[in-house]
Amino acid sequence: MTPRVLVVDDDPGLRYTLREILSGEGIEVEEAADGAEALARFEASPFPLVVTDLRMPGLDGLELTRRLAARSPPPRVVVVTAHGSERQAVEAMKAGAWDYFRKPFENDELLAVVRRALEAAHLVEENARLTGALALSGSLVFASPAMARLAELVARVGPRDVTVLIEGESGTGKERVAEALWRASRRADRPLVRFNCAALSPELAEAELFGHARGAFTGAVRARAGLFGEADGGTLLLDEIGDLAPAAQAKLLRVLQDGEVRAVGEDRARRVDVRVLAATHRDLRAQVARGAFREDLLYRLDVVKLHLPPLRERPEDIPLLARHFLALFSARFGVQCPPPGPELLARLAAHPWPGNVRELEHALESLVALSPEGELDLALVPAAGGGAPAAPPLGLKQRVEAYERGLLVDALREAGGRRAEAARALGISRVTLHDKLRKYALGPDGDGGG
Ligand SMILES: Nc1ncnc2c1ncn2[C@@H]1O[C@H](COP(=O)(O)OP(=O)(O)OP(=O)(O)O)[C@@H](O)[C@H]1O
Repeated sequence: MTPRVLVVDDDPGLRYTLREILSGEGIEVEEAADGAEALARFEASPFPLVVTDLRMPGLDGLELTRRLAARSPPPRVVVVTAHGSERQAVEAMKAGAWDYFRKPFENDELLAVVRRALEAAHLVEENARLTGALALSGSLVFASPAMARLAELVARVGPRDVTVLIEGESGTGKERVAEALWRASRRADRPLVRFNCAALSPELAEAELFGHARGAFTGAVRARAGLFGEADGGTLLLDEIGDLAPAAQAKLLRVLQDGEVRAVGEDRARRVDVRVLAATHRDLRAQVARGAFREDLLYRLDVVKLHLPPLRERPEDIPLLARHFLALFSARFGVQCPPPGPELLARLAAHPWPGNVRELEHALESLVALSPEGELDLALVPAAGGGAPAAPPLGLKQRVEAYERGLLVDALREAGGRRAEAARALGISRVTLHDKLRKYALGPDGDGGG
């Protein structure tokens, strides 16, 4: 795909110069003489990158930046500022510009900014494409036959209003599957309410789920409808259902059988219309055998059972998941990283992933956060058989630096990649930030500002 840039300037001479430089690099350039024309062109066909002058008659560069930043998805905007107008550049960054460079500029300087912006835009686009494809396939990334069968089941039972029990080890994607079911359902416009049955004491869990009357127990100053009330008309995901206490199990059975909820301390029951999805990493049959889970409740929940295989049983999914998480985190951190190469994939394939997809997700998040810009440092990847990444022991200086680098990455992420904003959040000047980004190879050289 040829990268495209829209160049906006009222000065035909400068437009010509920009076109010459950029098209010499194989970038397709279109021109607009002012903000209004730029918006019209953008309307006709969106560009990933807009390079605009600030001072123009009519709709100026600042207003154009603001309007483009409000688009979904927003293009990257790089502004051209006159020498000595630092304040304007800051204004433009606040309005949503991605970066700026000053006139007069060196060709290399301009190209570095444009390339960086195009690459970032490409990653975001790639990510949006991936997520778009996900939405279609029910937000699941997979390549294995086992997951393909599961995705088919999700698509089939999603729209039917049945209770679904989702089983699988921790981190295999049970919640993700629940979301896919909900999205495929006729209740997708109503909320998906989540509750972790293991998170609260039995009494609180019961009150939280089914609601309580005023004064039902100490601290119950007001009556509450409970999550079944909140989810009325929608979907309720009961995570860790195997940890639900016996009294709550009995109440849940009644909701599933009769569609009726009785709040704690209340005599009368209310009717609710809630689709229940339940997830567990436990073997509920074994729980029943031990007397810890009601058999009649298991039958009610188990109308449709979806089993998520552990990641080690579906290695075909690893490369695709790796690509997905690399795109996700590099876009989120505003850094560039190459696609996973054969060596990285071999390492990922050799690890047993006891924490399943969640562990893989975290491993790739650290990899993107800690690798030098534009690279993937394979030493950060978990070694085969081992749990922890094979990072060498670090001295105090390296540890402090790793910490500082992490803070910078976080600040940049929070600021959506906008450096002026990140500098402000960190309480340092843009110059200091610039130096630090360079030190940690986070911000490429040739940054137009200082
Ligand atoms: N097939 C998949 N495609 C994309 N992302 C996935 C997939 N499976 C899992 N994930 C991601 O992995 C992480 C763990 O998944 P999730 O929380 O759904 O697991 P879980 O089985 O519910 O875990 P737990 O039992 O610990 O609650 C999430 O961030 C989720 O988005």
